[in-house]
Amino acid sequence: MTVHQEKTPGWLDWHPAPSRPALTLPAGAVDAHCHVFGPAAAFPYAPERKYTPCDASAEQLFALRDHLGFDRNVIVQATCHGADNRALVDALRRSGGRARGVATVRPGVSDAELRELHEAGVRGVRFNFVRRLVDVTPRADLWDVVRRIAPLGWHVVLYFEAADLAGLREFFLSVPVPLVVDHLGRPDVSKDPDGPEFAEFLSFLRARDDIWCKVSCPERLSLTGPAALDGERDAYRDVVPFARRVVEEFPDRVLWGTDWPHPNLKDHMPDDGLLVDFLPHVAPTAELRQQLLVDNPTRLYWPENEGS
Ligand SMILES: O=C(O)/C=C(\CC(=O)C(=O)O)C(=O)O
Repeated sequence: MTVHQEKTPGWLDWHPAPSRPALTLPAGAVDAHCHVFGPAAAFPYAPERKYTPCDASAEQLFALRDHLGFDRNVIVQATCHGADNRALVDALRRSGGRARGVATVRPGVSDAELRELHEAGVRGVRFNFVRRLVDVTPRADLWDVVRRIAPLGWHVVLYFEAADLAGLREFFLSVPVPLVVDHLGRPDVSKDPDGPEFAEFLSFLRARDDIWCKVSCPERLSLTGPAALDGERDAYRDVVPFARRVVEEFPDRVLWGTDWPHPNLKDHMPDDGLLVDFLPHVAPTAELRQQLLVDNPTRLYWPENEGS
């Protein structure tokens, strides 16, 4: 059967020839947020999806990993695959232990499926609250999932818009497993990093010492650029104060990832090599980059390798 899954109109494909970063990454660096999409012929996109991406296979992700100088990946299930984690599991198995995963599961997931996900390398589930990506999931369903995954030692990755944090905070803080926030909690970077909205986000991070934060996606958050293209190593300046604030206050619970293949970007597709070269702006010392790229993701995703 031929699978016809046309890309969403205006879709931007991943950069075909990213530069090699000027920054040499520390040994053991982890790209802690990236995705695999399809290929649709083998792993069709979910009927309930809100967008249809271009394919972005495990082999293509691993080629990028090697090109940029990363050692490992954390692959995050994206909404275009719904709760069908087959493409994710396939990628984890092909990685030879060099990738761990974050899945999407529904409350009815079987014990056998959870066991299979864990054996493949899944260590968390993602709860997505971004309205353009998903329909609302009833709180009771989320609770059921939390109850199922807690005994496995997994965490919950949270994707939400900054404006929605006030309404979600109490629920998040009641979830009894570690939390990982995607993309700085998506701040409006036209606002003051010292203003009340970002203060609310920092206060959320302070509320528990097991809330982690990805300081990723400047290309998605930036309003003024300049884009990480054409040799630009001083990109996305409006995002820097927000990301740097979080890295400096929480150096032992920040993570970073490329977000390859950058779904749903509208105005440009960054050069992934230049995105890596953005890192010294948010983590200016080698010590901070060692924590951000190696120590922290190893502790969360490969605790058995910590210190080795
Ligand atoms: O790549 C990301 O993290 C962000 C996405 C896509 C996504 O999260 C999903 O489909 O699950 C976005 O903002 O469109």
